[in-house]
Amino acid sequence: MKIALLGYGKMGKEVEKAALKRGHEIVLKIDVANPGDLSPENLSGADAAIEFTTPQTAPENIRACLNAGLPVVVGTTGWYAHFDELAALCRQREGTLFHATNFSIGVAIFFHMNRMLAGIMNAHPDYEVSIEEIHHTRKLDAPSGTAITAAEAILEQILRKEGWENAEKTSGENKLLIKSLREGDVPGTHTVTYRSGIDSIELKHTAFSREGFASGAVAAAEWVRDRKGVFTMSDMLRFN
Ligand SMILES: NC(=O)C1=CN([C@@H]2O[C@H](COP(=O)(O)OP(=O)(O)OC[C@H]3O[C@@H](n4cnc5c(N)ncnc54)[C@H](OP(=O)(O)O)[C@@H]3O)[C@@H](O)[C@H]2O)C=CC1
Ligand SMILES: O=C(O)C1=N[C@H](C(=O)O)C[C@H](O)C1
Repeated sequence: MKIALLGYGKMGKEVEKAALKRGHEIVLKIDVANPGDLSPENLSGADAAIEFTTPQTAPENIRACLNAGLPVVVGTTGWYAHFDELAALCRQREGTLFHATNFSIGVAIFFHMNRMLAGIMNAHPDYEVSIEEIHHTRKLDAPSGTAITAAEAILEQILRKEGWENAEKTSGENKLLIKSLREGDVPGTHTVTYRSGIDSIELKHTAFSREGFASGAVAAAEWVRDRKGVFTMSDMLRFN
């Protein structure tokens, strides 16, 4: 496949490695130095774009791909306030948008188990639920996109909680608290904890590197090739 890389930072470089390993070709790289190269003409040379930039940049990049008729796989976090608008554009253009706050297969399994566990814990109000995420110090957004996705699934299941909040800025006890820590070069660690007065239950995912995020994004680009619509990891992996 011919792949356009939108963003050539930590993830863009890791995706390049994973794509070359799978026999793909990188035909376009867009970064802060050359945003003007994101033209319909240049995009027409690719089969799919993989987007890892910043929350501010992602919506415009997604729009450019959809308007050019190019399937786009988006890993950037923090842009989801624009999701409804861009999903509508995708459908209107009969295009392809694959989005995930985390592309690793391990996190997809973690999300699946998180939803199941939350379904069980709704009936156990003695347990207080919370989320902790740890990432490298260069991460721009907090909480992480992964933590927010996990929180949204918990909130759908645990009816005693209404909305999530940053642990440092909490205003109410019915909120699901998310604690964000920034340490060294941690690739991404997420823990969901249920704690009562007598014990605790933890569900934890620890990424050892960025390799799983990159290989998952390349797998998504391969998967969307002949598909039209708006997709995420659960569409590709289909756990029972
Ligand atoms: N879904 C997933 O599995 C994962 C998602 N992420 C998310 O992906 C995003 C990127 O992460 P990461 O690669 O670590 O971050 P980096 O900061 O390393 O990379 C972001 C890149 O985007 C570039 N950029 C900034 N502005 C523009 C612009 N206007 N046009 C084009 N490129 C631009 C930056 O350039 P410059 O460096 O010159 O400023 C940089 O190269 C984050 O939102 C992160 O949360 C990260 C890992 C996994
Ligand atoms: O910025 C990162 O590095 C990561 N961002 C994603 C997130 O916000 O959840 C995914 C992963 O945890 C790494």
